[in-house]
Amino acid sequence: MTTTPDFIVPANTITPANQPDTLQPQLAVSARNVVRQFGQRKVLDGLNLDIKAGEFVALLGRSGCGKTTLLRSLVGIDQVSSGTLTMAPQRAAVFQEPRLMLWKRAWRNVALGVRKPNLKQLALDALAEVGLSERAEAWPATLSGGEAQRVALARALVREPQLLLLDEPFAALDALTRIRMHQLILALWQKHKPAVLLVTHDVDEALLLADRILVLADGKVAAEIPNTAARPRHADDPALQRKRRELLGLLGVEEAAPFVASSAEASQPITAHTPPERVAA
Ligand SMILES: Nc1ncnc2c1ncn2[C@@H]1O[C@H](COP(=O)(O)OP(=O)(O)OP(=O)(O)O)[C@@H](O)[C@H]1O
Repeated sequence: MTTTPDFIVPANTITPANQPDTLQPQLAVSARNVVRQFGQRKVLDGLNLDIKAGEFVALLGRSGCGKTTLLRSLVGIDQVSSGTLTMAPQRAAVFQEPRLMLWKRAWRNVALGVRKPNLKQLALDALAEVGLSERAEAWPATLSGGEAQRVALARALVREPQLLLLDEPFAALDALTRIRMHQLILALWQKHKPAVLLVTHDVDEALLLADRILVLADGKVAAEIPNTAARPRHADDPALQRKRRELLGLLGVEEAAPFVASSAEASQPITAHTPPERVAA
């Protein structure tokens, strides 16, 4: 039996019957009262979320809180149980593992499932964008972890996504490669401007990359933190450090430090949708 690889996304709306499915043009994602349950257990439970076109959003939350479940629904490889989830039609995903077809050369992996004229050239162009022109003919087994993940990124790029879904794509990489991947993803985002939803466990990664950071808890977006610091960002920026402490507090990792606003950027409000003690529970 052949299965569809899960980076090949079905089209656009995961909507139970009789629900509206229109997406306003300025949005890449609209979720209204989304529930996803497994048996009696509601992993997503009345989740509401908008992601604007071109916005870079990071999603944090404790292990098992439902981040991947939400992402899989947005990719279109899982159904929600109720509510309305509407997404931009052009989507692509990159996961923690590159998920390459080992029997296809790098460029063929990039082109897989795409129907466009001049496909090989498009795949080669995407590989050039991630700095892998010279590995286009390579077999996946001969690529390093970072190279394989860049092929996965090229595979996403060639689809020209309006919504790029990233599920811990840097988690398996060494620290230096991760920094390079951060720079690459930012450069690609600034050039192509897709909306991005990045699932990560790494608070610093979220702060360095995202415009807005969401904390998922109890099946909902429990808090959101705007993060419009100028780029390039540095982890030792006091405004980012304050947000870091606040995020760790929301995640129950450390005591939440009081949020002291000392600049216009730092004074943007943290919107707590749920009391912190409930997030940490
Ligand atoms: N197909 C499934 N059947 C039953 N339970 C599932 C299924 N998929 C996910 N779950 C459960 O839903 C919960 C949320 O899983 P999910 O993978 O979304 O969490 P997560 O926040 O991404 O976790 P992590 O940070 O550890 O990757 C978990 O308890 C998981 O066991």
